[in-house]
Order: sequence, then structure tokens, then C-alpha cells
Amino acid sequence: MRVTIHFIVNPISGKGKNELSPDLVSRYFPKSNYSTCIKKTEYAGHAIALTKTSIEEGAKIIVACGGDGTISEVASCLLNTSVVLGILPMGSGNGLASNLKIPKNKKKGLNIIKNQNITSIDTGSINGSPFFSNSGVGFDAHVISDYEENKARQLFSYVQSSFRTLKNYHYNNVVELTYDGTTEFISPFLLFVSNSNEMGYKMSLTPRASLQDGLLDLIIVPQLSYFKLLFFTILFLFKKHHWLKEVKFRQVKSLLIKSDDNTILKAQKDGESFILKGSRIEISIRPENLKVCIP
Ligand SMILES: Nc1ncnc2c1ncn2[C@@H]1O[C@H](COP(=O)(O)OP(=O)(O)OP(=O)(O)O)[C@@H](O)[C@H]1O
Repeated sequence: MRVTIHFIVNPISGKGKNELSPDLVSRYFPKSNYSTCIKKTEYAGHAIALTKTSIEEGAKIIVACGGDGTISEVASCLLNTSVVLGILPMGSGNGLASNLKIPKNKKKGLNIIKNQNITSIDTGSINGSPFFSNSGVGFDAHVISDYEENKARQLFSYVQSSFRTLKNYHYNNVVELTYDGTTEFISPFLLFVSNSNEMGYKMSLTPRASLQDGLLDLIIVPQLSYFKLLFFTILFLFKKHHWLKEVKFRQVKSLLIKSDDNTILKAQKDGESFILKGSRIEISIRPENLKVCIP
């Protein structure tokens, strides 16, 4: 029986103009053994509709060709199913692909899909909506929101957005944070929850995170003085932010954030802005509910 593999290409991710040639695909997946199809996204969110159709068309492997945003859209349709996620990294940061050690080289990526070495990974959920790499409220969500107004999807634009947000972002209200039976009250600069050990561009706030440990890695950074924030940023660039005693790390199965106002509710998941409704944010892990091709 021929294996059905569908490729969903986001042409604008990364540096843009992404393409996947049918000739290259048929060299790795000859018609004798495989039925393949290449689809292109035409607007934000389109990968969800394309993936749903591919499942109806009988695809056994659906390959997200793009960055973390594209993977997120494709993978959100594959949770708790037997359909396997393939990844051809074509994004800017490519955090999840990098954590899974999937290289950017197209030929190597196609070989990984052909080998069908399949594993199951954990995924996260924020107010019922899935995420795969990370999710956060506070500073990072405001940086992403600023970044999305930029045309260029590159590291320098993140740096620019970070400095702009650093100048303007203030959150002085207290939130109630409950995780695994513990409750604390904090005024957070950043609450970052990660399933993966990489945010993209080889950067990591949570280097101990694992996609298969049934846990989410939480990093809590309280409001700091401007000098300390600058120090935190420099330490982060050298992966030494744990040196700062105010920065707390936790490994949790679930997390509840409650606030009395709506300022905190600007969130991000997998590097895309996400507006939450209400003043309760529930984040939890869903163990090993996504199948993925790995090297
Ligand atoms: N044709 C399109 N036009 C505009 N936006 C699109 C189109 N197709 C997909 N998108 C959107 O592009 C966004 C960015 O995609 P993606 O995250 O894959 O790339 P990236 O941001 O460059 O990579 P990374 O997230 O790894 O840094 C996604 O939110 C997706 O919904």
C-alpha cells in the first residue's frame, strides 16, 4: 500500500519565498510507494484548514514546511491521532525543529521523513488551546506583539522589539500563581512556560526542558530594576540567567494564573500573539499526545 504524505508549505516564513519542488519530493518519495501532495498556505491560519483537508484525504504523514507558527497550526490538528507530524524547517527561529535535531537542509529533512523514525512528544495547553514549544505572558508576549508589526522576520527585529518593549512595558499589578499545590503572589516581569529547550535562534530560557518528561518548565522573573533587567538580558544571552537569584525555575504539570485586571492577558504561544479572554489562565501539559518523525 502506498503511504500518503502531504507537505504544507508556508511561503512567507523565515526569509520568505519558500518553495518545495515536486521533482525533489518525487525523488525521495517515488510514485510506486508513495502518494504525495504539496499545498501552499495563502494566509495566516490557512495551514489549519489545509491540514484538516489532508486528514480527510487520508494523509498518514503531514509535513509542516515553515517555522514554529506553521508547525503549531499543522500539529494542533494532529493531537491524539495516528497521523504523524513531519517537519521541514523553513522558519526564522525554528525552535522546535532545533530541539528535535531536525536540520534546515531540505534533503536531510526529507530523508528523516522517509526513514519514519517516529516518537511521541508532550504538548502544552493554554486555556484549552495547544502549544508545542512555549507560551508566556508578560514581557515576551509584548515583544512578540511588537515584532509582528515588523515586516522582517529575523533575529535583529526581535532585538529591536525587545529594546522598544523594555522602554515601554510596565506591569505593577500582583497576580496569583498556583502550580502543583503551591500558591504565590507576584508582580511578574515575565512568566514563561516551555515544553521545549529552545525558543529559536539557539536561544533558551529553559535549557533543562524536555519534550518527553511530562512536565512544563516554568521561569518566573519578577519586576526588576532597569539595571538588573539589563544584567538579566546579558546573562540570558550567555545562558547564565540562572545566576540571578530573583529568577526562579520550576518544573510543573499545571499552572493557574489569576489576575484582577486584563493587562497581563496579552500572551504568546509558539511565538505568535494570543489574546486571552477572562482573568484566569490555565496552562497544563498533555503527555505524549503528538507523533512526530525524528532523526
Ligand atoms: N501566505 C501567508 N501570508 C501571510 N501569513 C501567512 C501565510 N501563510 C502562513 N502565514 C502565517 O505566517 C506566520 C509565521 O509563520 P512561521 O512561524 O512558520 O514563520 P517564522 O515566524 O518565520 O518562523 P519561527 O516561528 O520559527 O520564528 C504564521 O502565523 C502563519 O499563520
